[in-house]
Amino acid sequence: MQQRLERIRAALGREGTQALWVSSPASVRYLSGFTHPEDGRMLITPTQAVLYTDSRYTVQAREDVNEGVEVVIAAPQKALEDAAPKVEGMKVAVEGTHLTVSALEKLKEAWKVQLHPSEGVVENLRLIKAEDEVEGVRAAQDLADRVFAAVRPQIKAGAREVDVAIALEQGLRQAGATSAFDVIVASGVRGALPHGTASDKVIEDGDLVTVDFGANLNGYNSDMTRTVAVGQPSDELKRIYNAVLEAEEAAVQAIKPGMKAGDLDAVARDILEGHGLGEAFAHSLGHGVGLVVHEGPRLSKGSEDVLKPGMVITIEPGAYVEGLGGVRIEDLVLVTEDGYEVLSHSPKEQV
Ligand SMILES: CSCC[C@H](N)C(=O)N[C@@H](C)C(=O)N[C@@H](C)C(=O)O
Repeated sequence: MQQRLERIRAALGREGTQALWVSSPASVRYLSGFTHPEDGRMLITPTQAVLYTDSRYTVQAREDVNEGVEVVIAAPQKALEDAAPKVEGMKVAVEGTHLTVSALEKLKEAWKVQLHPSEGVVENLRLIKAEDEVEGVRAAQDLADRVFAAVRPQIKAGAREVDVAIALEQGLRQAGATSAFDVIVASGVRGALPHGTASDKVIEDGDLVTVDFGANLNGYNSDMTRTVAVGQPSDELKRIYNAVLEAEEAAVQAIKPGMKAGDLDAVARDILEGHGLGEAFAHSLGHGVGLVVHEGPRLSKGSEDVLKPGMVITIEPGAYVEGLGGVRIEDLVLVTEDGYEVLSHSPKEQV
């Protein structure tokens, strides 16, 4: 953990700043260990790392924080006043993509220092997961796999999409996790909605049902999609399903450290284009997963991000046809020194 702080200080030095005000919850958690980071802020200077939170968390914060992090219990305005002398004369980086306009105004008012909107200082460190972080994601995914296996028999004609979502959410809660995001259950024509959160639509015979969900366990997330056939889908739906499966498996098998994420996206995109489904693949191939469900690297068309060992990514091509339905198949994958390890183990349908 001390190493994380040292690496942040080195990154700040490279951009010519001396301190960082951390306001994004994932980064507060990453740098401090605090388990309620939405109610915390951090200040990192060359000699101090301070977690500010309020009196609701006096006990929790002291229990949670990593070695080398000092806890100061103070309401938000008092926290800024406490930090003012600590940053005097410094150029202070703030998280440009997270700090709200009003929070920035309050900092300016309280500190009278030069503020620098910085991008990705902490996010860049979070790209490569430490071993304990990989284990965190793996545990979340193992749990999600077990919950999916238990709920799979309920995905049948006559059930409502929302019943499937509730069963998944309940399974996650009972196993000590929460839902990483609103569960997506999109059946029949609703399958054409890439993010069709579960509705009260009744699943019908012949539907393909896209189920996309994740567990959040101890702060770390999983993310997986399976498309399930109920009864006998039409030949066209089967054709689309098999094209997406082919693209997904080819992209997973192509994962290598050192490759550009854009080239991996092209593996899946080329296959789907070959099946006449290029336009139907309406999003990117995938993304990094960790303390946040969508984090770097970006696996999108033309992405220059380079895959490195320790990255946890999703591979999730899809095809969506308005008025007909859709398919997405998603695995969670660890990039390793010599290739990859698939972390999601739920079986895929053969249709
Ligand atoms: C709201 S979290 C949804 C998680 C889901 N598994 C997911 O990642 N869906 C993708 C289609 C997605 O949203 N991809 C993003 C990165 C994109 O293509 O911009």
